[in-house]
Amino acid sequence: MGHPDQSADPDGRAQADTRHAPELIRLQAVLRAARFHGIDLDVHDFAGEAGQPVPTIPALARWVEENGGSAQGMRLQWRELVRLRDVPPVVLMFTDGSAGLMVGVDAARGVVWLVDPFASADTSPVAVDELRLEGVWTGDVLLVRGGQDSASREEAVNFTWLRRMVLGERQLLRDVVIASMVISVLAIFPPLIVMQVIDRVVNFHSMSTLVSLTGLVGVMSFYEILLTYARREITLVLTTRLDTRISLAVFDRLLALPLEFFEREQAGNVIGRVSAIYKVRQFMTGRLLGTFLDLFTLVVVMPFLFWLSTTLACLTVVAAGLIGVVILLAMPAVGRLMSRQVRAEMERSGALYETVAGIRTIKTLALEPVRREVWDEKTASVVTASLDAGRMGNCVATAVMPLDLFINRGIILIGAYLAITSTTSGMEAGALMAFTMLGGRVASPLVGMARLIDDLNEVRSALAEAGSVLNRPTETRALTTGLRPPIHGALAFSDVCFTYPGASAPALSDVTFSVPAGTMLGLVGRSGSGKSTITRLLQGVSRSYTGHLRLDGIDLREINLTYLRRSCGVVLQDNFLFRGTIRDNIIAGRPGLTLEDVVRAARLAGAEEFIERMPAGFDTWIEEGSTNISGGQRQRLAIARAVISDPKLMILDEATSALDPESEAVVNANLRHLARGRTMVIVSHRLASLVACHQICVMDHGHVADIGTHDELLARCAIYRTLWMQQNHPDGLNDGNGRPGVAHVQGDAA
Ligand SMILES: Nc1ncnc2c1ncn2[C@@H]1O[C@H](COP(=O)(O)OP(=O)(O)OP(=O)(O)O)[C@@H](O)[C@H]1O
Repeated sequence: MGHPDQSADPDGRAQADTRHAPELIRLQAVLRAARFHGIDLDVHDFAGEAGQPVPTIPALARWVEENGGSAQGMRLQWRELVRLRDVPPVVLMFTDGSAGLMVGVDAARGVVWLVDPFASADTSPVAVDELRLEGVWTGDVLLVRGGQDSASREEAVNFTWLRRMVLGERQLLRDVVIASMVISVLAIFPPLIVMQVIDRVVNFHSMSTLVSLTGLVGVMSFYEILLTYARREITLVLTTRLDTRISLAVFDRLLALPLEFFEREQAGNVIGRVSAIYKVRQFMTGRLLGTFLDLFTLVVVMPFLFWLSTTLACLTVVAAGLIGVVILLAMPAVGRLMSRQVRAEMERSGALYETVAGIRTIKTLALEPVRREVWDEKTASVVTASLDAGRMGNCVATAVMPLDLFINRGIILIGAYLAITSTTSGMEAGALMAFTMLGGRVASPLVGMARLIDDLNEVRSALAEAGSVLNRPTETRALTTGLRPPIHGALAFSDVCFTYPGASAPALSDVTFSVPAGTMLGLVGRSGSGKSTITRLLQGVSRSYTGHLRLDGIDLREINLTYLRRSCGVVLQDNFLFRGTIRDNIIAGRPGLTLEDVVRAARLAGAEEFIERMPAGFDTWIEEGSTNISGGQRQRLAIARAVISDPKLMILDEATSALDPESEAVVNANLRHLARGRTMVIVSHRLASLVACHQICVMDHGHVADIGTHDELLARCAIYRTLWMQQNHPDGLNDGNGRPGVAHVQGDAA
C-alpha cells in the first residue's frame, strides 16, 4: 500500500493527494472521467480482479460499462497521446498503481494538462511534458465514453446480435478475406504449371522450361505456405477474440437476470441452454467463414475452368448444383433430427449437473441407482437422437456420392473422350489434368453452401435455446439507475402485498410495520409464514409488490439496486464461500480494503480467534464447498464478509439455525456488538436468540399477527406464546409468570 510522496514530485502526479492509496486514486480518476459524461459511479461497486493489487484496465472498463457507460483501454505512445486533442478527460495509468486525468493537450508546446483526480473542480491543471510523463506513465490509457445505449445492452440474443459481434472484428475479418483471396488466386497456378509440364516439358523434352517452371513452383509454394500460415493465425486470433466477446456478453446477461429466474429454473438446464451459444460461435467461425472464403476460390477458378473447357465446366457446375439440391431437399428432416439431438444433449447435461450439485444428498440417501436410471434414460435419448441424425446425414452423403465421384472421376473420362474424339475442342492432356485438379475446388464451395443452409437449422435451434434464457427481462436498468442516498436504516412497510410469480396465494398480505434506524427487529412465525419473503423484498430480489416499502423515507424501488445490495449486509443459513484465502473471502473483491479492515470485521463477527489459530491465519486457503472449516466457522466468516463494508442495514436469515449450541452462543453474543449503530433484521426459529430485539414481528400466513417486545408478545400474542412455550417449556409447564402452559395456548392459537 506504499504510496510515493507525490507532493515532492514535479510531474503531473504532483497534485495527487498523499492521503489516498494509489488504487483509490485510480478509481477516483475513472469516477471523475465518468462523471464528465453524466455517469455516476460508486467506488463500492467496483469489483477488482482476484490477485490484482491495483485495479486493472479490464476491471475498470467493466465497472464503467456496468453503470451504463462505455470504456476502452489502449496502450499509446506520447505522439499518439498528444493527438487525443478533442477528447474529454482521459485516464492515464501510472506505474505506482495510481492514475492521472488528462484534461487537455497543447501539441505546440509539447505538453499535456493533468489534474489530480481528488482535486476540487476549481484546481488548475498542471502542464507535463513528454520526459516527465514518461517517468511515471505506463503507456496505458482508459477512454471513458458516455451513456452506452441501454437498448444495446438489452438487445435480443439472435442472428442480428451475433452478426454485430462478428462485425466487431471487422479488421481481422478483412485480413482473413484478403489472405484467402490471394491464396485462391495462387491456387490456379499449380494446375497451370502441371498443364505446362505435360504439354511443353514432357511432350517436347524441354529441360530449360522445366528449370524455369521448377523455380516458379518453388517461389509460389513459398508464398502459399506463408499466406496459409498467416490465414490460420488470423483465423485463430479472430476465433479467440470472438469467443471472448461472446463469453463476456453472455455472462453479463446471465448475471443481470433476476434471482427469481434462477430460483425457478433448473441450474443444469440453464447451463445447457446458455452453452448452446458456443455451437453458434463454432458455426460462425468454422463452417460459415470457411464456406464464405471458399466462395472466393469459386469466383477466381470458375472463369479459368470455362476457359479450359466449357463443356466440362458446365457438367461440373450441373453436378455440384444437383448435390446442392439433394441437400436442400433433405434439410427439413435433418433439421428436425438435429434439434432433437440438441435438446437431448441439453437434458443430459442438466441431469449431470444436478447429480454433481446434489451428490451429498444422493450419497446420504443412497440414491445412486435412481440417478443412474435417470442418466441411462437421458443417455439413451441422446444415443437415439444422434444415431437418427447421423443416419440421416449418412443417407444424404451417400445420395450425393455418385455426383461427387462424377466430378472427381467421371469428368476425367469425359475429358479424355473429348480429347480423343473432338478436333474442335482443342483439349490437350495438360489442360485435362489442370481441369481435374481444379474441378474439385468448384464442387466443395457449392456443396458447402448447401450444407451451410442445413447447418443453419441446428444453429437456429441452438440460438433459440440460448435466447430462451438470455432474452428474459434483466434487472440491468434497476442495477444501473436510481438513487444512491446515504443509508441510515429506517424501514417502513405499509400495506405491502406480494405474490410469487405462478403462486396462487399471496406470500405477504397488507404487511405494515416500521423499524426505526439503529434498532433490531426479530421476525418469527411458522414455516411458510412469509419471513424470508420480507427479507427478499428488502434486498430488492422481488420488486413486483404492491404497497410501499421505504428505506429512510425513500421508496425502495427508486434506489439503485446495486447500491442497495451493497449497502445491505446479508447472512443466510447456508452461505457460499469461494475458493481462495480467508482474507479474499472476507474482502470479496471490494476495493480499498486493507488487512486491518479484514481483522476488524473478523473480530466483530467473532471469527478472529479461530482464524488466528489456523496455520496460515488470514491466508488460510478455503477449499471448494468450504470442506476444511466447520459450519460455525463458515457462518462467522460470512458475517465478517457482510460487516466489512460497515452496512447500516443487516439481514440475518436463519444465520445461526444450522449451528451447534456453542457456535450459536458465540455468534449471538457477537450480534450485540454487531448491532451497534445498525438496523438489524433477524429471522430466527429460535426465539431465545431474539429476546433482546427492540421489536419482534410475528408473521402468520403472510400477515403481521403482532409486533412488540418479547414481554409484550408473551403477554398478548397467542402464536408467539405457543412458539415460545414449545421451545422453552416443551413439557407444557406453566412458564413461571402465571401464564398458561402450552396445551392451553395451542387451543388459543387455533
Ligand atoms: N420462490 C418461490 N416461489 C413461489 N412461492 C414461494 C417461493 N418462495 C416462497 N414461496 C412461498 O411463499 C410463502 C412464504 O415463504 P417464505 O419463504 O417467506 O416463508 P418463511 O416464513 O421464511 O418460511 P421458513 O421459515 O420455512 O423459511 C410460502 O407459502 C412459500 O411456499
